[in-house]
Amino acid sequence: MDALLCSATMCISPKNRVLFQSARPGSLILRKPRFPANSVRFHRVAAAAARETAIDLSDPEWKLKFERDFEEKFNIPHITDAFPDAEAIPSTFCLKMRSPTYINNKDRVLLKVINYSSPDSAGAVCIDPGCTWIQQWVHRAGPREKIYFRPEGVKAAIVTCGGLCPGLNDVIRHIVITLEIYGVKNIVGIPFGYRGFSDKNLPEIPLSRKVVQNIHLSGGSLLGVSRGGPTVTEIVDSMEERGINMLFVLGGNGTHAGANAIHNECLKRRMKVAVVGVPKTIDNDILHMDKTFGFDTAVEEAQRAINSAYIEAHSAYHGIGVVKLMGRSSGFIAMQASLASGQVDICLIPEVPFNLHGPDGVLKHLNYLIETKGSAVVCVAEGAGQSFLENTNAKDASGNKVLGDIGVHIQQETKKYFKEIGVSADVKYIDPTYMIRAVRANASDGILCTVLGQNAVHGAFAGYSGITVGIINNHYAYLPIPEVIAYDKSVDPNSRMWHRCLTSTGQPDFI
Ligand SMILES: Nc1ncnc2c1ncn2[C@@H]1O[C@H](COP(=O)(O)OP(=O)(O)OP(=O)(O)O)[C@@H](O)[C@H]1O
Ligand SMILES: O=P(O)(O)OC[C@H]1O[C@](O)(CO)[C@@H](O)[C@@H]1O
Ligand SMILES: [Mg+2]
Repeated sequence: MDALLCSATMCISPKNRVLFQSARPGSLILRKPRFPANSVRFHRVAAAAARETAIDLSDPEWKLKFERDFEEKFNIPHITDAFPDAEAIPSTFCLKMRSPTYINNKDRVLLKVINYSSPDSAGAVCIDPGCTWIQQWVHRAGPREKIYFRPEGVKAAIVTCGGLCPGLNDVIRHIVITLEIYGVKNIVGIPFGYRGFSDKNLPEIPLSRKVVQNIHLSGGSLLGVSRGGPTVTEIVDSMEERGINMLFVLGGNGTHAGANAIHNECLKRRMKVAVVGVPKTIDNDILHMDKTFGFDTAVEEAQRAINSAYIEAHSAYHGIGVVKLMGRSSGFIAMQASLASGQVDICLIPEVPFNLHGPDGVLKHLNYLIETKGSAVVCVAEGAGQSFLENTNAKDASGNKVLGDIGVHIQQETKKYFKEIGVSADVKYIDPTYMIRAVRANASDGILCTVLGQNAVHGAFAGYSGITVGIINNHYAYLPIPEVIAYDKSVDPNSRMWHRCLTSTGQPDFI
């Protein structure tokens, strides 16, 4: 058998020509690559796969080796790696009512919980053709009995970067409250993302339980957010100057890339610092986690926009409602919101190619819906159908591609199409994206933020750095940052969830 280059989720052929992603690695069923070969996206994902362990399936020890390599890759950096003599003291995390129970450093959480019996099982992710059960364990999050920082010597800083997301204030609040319970007095917020490290006009924001008590009652970030900003060297210079030795970084993949670079720079300078991330992405595109905070709230809030589009469309003669939702490269919000609403006839996401025009195109299907139902609702993720739009090559301050407005494009093309075929159509376009991400977290996200914020502080006191915290199969875990940002998590078009969405909308393939 050819030695495929496999990770837990993908394989590439020896010549880097065939890419399977979240499909059936090892089953040797050649699937159409999800991204055009030679596209930037293909190379990014292939490079991520190539960095992972090559498996020689003819080696009788391959399973053991895979599990050992996995354990190594998901090992979380600890202060004693660089400072073997770092002193550990008994934890100062003590609740008033009773002593807390601690997490043992050797506790693990299972990353994959389904034992697929065959590569043909729906959603199967197999490493070999026999779909052998492989154990993939990650580190359990929570308070440790021994800590590596004396609270009186800690200056903790919190920074929120990237776009807004429901729940940012809840996480800030719980980081501050938990730090205080450990006994930390010196806690500051860095204003407006990484920019706050270099802009002399932006003073630190002192934080305490009193300051953060009610901040979760509103959306946004108490500290402000931004994209772009200073270099990693400038950030670490600033941390040294300010005497920051615990940094909590709330942000998406870009922010986490920054956090990991800060962690490495601190190690290089032999600074005894804990850098801990909390993944913030409304798009839910961070790897390995059940979900990220704010996602459920976004899906819930999107219901209001979809329902309005439905009411408008349903009340008009030949009404068509188009709703655009966030999702730069991943269609999770659009998929889940469409599924939850039950009012969407067509859901379009970046992961699934479609044609607007032609016999199998979206517009033809819209005409069918108008003929048969009298109205229709389209829900589109912002990153979908970008190939139909002019590529301006514009980038935002962080280097992210500035996307064209697919919602406006669909609205215009729909109007043109119905005019051309001589059928009247009343097309309404709703873009609720910024309204959705500015709301406060709902109750379930509020709880998720609480647990993530607390665990971030436990991780820092336990001496871990260069880590992030997430919910995995309903348990909380610490993960090394590079593993969660290797590439963006995306909707698997072969997944049960996408198939459920298609069942709900009743839409055909648009290619
Ligand atoms: N590779 C990188 N190395 C260091 N810093 C980075 C890197 N990528 C992005 N950053 C910094 O991280 C911050 C946030 O990045 P970005 O704007 O891409 O948002 P994000 O964290 O991905 O969140 P969102 O999900 O909202 O896009 C910016 O200040 C940016 O300069
Ligand atoms: O307009 P901004 O602030 O750059 O943010 C928009 C982006 O933020 C995201 O929600 C990611 O946080 C993307 O889906 C979206 O493209
Ligand atoms: Mg990003």
